[in-house]
Amino acid sequence: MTARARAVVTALGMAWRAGRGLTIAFAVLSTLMAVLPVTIAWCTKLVLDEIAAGRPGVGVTAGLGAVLAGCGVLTALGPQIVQYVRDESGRRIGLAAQDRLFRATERFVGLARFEDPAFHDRIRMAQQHGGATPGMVVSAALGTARTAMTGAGFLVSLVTISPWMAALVLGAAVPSLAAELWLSRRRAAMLWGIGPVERRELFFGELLVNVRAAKELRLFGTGAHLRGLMNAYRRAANAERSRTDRRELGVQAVTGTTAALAAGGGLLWVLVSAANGTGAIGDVALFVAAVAGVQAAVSGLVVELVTVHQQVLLFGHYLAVLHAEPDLPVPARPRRTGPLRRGIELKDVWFRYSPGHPWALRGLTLTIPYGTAVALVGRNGAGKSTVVKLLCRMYDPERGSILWDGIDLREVDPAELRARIGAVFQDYMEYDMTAAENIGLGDLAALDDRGRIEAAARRAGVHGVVSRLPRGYDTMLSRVFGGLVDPAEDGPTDVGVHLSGGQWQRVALARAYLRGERDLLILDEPSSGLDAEAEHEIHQGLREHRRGRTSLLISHRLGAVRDADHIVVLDGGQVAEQGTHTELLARGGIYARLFALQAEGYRQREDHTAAAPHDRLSGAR
Ligand SMILES: Nc1ncnc2c1ncn2[C@@H]1O[C@H](COP(=O)(O)OP(=O)(O)OP(=O)(O)O)[C@@H](O)[C@H]1O
Repeated sequence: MTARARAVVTALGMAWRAGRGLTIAFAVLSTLMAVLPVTIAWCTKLVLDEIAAGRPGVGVTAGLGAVLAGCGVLTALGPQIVQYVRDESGRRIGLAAQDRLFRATERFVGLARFEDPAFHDRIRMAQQHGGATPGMVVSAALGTARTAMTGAGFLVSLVTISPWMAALVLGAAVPSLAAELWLSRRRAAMLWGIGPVERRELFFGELLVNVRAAKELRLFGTGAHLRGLMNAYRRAANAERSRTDRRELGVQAVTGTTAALAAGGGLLWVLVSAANGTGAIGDVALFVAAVAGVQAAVSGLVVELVTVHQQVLLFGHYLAVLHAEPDLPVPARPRRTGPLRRGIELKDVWFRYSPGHPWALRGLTLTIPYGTAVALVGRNGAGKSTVVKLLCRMYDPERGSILWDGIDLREVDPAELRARIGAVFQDYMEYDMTAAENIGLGDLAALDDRGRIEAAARRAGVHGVVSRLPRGYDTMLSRVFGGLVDPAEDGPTDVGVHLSGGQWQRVALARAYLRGERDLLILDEPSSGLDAEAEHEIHQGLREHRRGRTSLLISHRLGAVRDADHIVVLDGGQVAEQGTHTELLARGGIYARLFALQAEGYRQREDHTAAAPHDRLSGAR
């Protein structure tokens, strides 16, 4: 089976699974609608012939009239019913297709795919066409059958009047079909080609109304500039679409004129025949209906086939996502990690984000022994957060290995590994959801367990803040969405709230705490947004939380890591020095220098209370 045939079969299968009854109803209704026009044309011819022959029997005429009236009712109602069935079926297929698409993206257990622009283009096309294609293929398949039946009925009618005329009308349609299929391929290629441009346009459109961007846009006065960029991308996409439309218009003008000339010539011939008495008057009516019917059927067929053709080409993006290889190899029989007993080792780890990027880690070797608190410090870009991502197996090292109690992380199931880790990432998420959900997402088993959620919030020092929100833990932490309102319930919609940076950080910390006693706790800058008092409080809490447990702490504030069991200083993706706080100070290296700088900053602050201190390794963040 060719790839396209497979795509059609997949699309039809999706439609069938999404709603068998609806698909059958659609098929029955389509068949009924197919025979209506031919029935009407023949009844009209027979009535006219009866009248023209001067023998209008009341019974026959009334009978034909009744059939015509019935057909009229069905013609009036049919399209609406077909439309409803098609839409209902489309909704169900759309839901199933969307679910399947996003389930497929969950197979990408790492991050690399999400950093690939081509993948985002493909996902967008898949989202646009994955849900629509199965419904359209069914609709087009039935539409093709319906149109073919109607067309065949009229063609037979036309053959009874003139086989030559039938051949001419049909012949005029063949180039049209070939041309439309060619145009369809060009259109699909054009849509894929402008994908990146349209994605940028979307990006700027979203940015212009993004609540987080609004401050800077207004302060820097960049709104008009960004709007200009958005419009430029839209113009570029429009230009491509216009070019395609013009090409289609030109081709369709030629094929349409050919068909119209064939029909016009035929009409002239049948009129002359009726006038000189070689043809019946009813033939004129039947001819007009048949030519119109055959041509409508042919152009309908062309539209349906082209729709299927184009949709199947675009559906390829949906299938490509569905069948894409996992980004990280997960062994068929992964090794079980088990609870951490000895520790985690990074052995000569080399890593870069892609072959086009510089090395982020260059032969990094370090150990996080079980039951100890290890701190990672270093300048911006030294590779600290990269280590965190590799420990969670968001990527695999290009060379070297990371061992969990001696087991290479490449041999384990990432889901099992991650279930053993609690983490607060540097770029933690702020979900536009309720406070309870924002914390509960740390452990889905506790999502509805208010007791556990509150305990985690208390530990992160955010319980008081959340309790005082308008709806406590059920308050939306968003100014973009209000709460979802039960349609049966009257009353104002919920007002979302906006937390401060430090409060959000505590919520992220609560999310990590909710995971409870995991084997490894990773905290990447857990207190960067907190005030001095809150930071002290949080670090006190963290010290208790990590006592006797394995943890990795990253911070630019050296005061926060000084009591770690072991401090590793990274520089340029390598270990520059390591030891305890006292050992590193005695060594007089990078750490000692940076610590002195920060301490100096605090001393200056004491001396000149208004001075801006260097309280971080770098002021760039
Ligand atoms: N997703 C990514 N794609 C490409 N390069 C990246 C990506 N993330 C980080 N890098 C690069 O990898 C290097 C190490 O970055 P990393 O975030 O690990 O540094 P860091 O020590 O955590 O820095 P900071 O103190 O600023 O948080 C940097 O040069 C950075 O530009």
